[in-house]
Amino acid sequence: MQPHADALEVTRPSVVVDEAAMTYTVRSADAVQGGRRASSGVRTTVVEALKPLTFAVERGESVGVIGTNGSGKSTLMKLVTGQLQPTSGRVYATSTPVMLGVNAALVRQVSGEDNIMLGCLAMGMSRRQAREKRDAVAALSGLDDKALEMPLKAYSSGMASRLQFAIATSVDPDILVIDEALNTGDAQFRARTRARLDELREQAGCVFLVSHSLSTIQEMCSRAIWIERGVLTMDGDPERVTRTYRRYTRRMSDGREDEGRELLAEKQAEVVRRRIAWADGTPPTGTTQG
Ligand SMILES: Nc1ncnc2c1ncn2[C@@H]1O[C@H](COP(=O)(O)OP(=O)(O)OP(=O)(O)O)[C@@H](O)[C@H]1O
Repeated sequence: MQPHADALEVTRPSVVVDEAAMTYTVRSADAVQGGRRASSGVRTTVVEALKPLTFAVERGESVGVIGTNGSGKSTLMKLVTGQLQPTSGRVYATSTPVMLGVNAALVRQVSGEDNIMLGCLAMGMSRRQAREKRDAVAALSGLDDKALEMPLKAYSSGMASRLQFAIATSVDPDILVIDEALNTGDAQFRARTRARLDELREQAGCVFLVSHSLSTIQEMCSRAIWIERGVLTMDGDPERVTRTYRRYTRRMSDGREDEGRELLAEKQAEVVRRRIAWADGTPPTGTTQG
């Protein structure tokens, strides 16, 4: 049985997820068999991607989000950024989150230099502001002038993600969501990335980092959330959460699935159900709601 719903007092929240759940309804045509449809009509599949979950992220936190493929991480991040509305529950954010994903728009045909300008303009800067930001973006990307003159299609994936990260963080976003974009960087870039993330956090923002790289989570995050099969499984110290997650994935990949499921059930049962209690009784003004 679920433990009693304790109050979760939120004082300086950046993001609050309050009993939010997400179910996708997928409609697909039935498979064609022998040149004819197996049966007429459309099949509907319901995918319960996220079961109701509650947590709050305060200003200054960097939260790593882990879980096996298809566990619900990206869905959760889409709820946080407002790209998706939860099917039940609410998501609150104190400002519009900026999503930095592997597919964020960079134009392959034009130079890195032009991408900096286009990216800054796309994020709402004026031409002058974009020109002023240019040097900081170039420095953070670690790309030299020769590289910045080349078209993006000549970049390695690591170079492209460095540039993408530098452009996306140039606006000093309050809430930054990074989906897997940092795993290709080399050691030097990781050190700069870490410094930049710390800077953003110090400006009272918060950062979410979705990654399959547990060392990246340990290195960059002050907190880790493990989502498995759409269920909030652990939430806390990155070292502890990643260690347990590693034990789980090892059991599953070694074929010890019963033991894996046992560990999962044990951890999920330990998660105390929380009820959001706003410090002032209501969500702070200026929060966006999904
Ligand atoms: N647009 C969609 N329509 C239907 N089902 C979806 C959709 N997007 C995701 N899902 C399903 O929701 C579940 C969670 O997917 P999600 O992409 O959130 O997982 P993830 O943890 O980010 O996975 P990965 O690590 O592989 O990127 C999966 O079962 C997936 O098939």
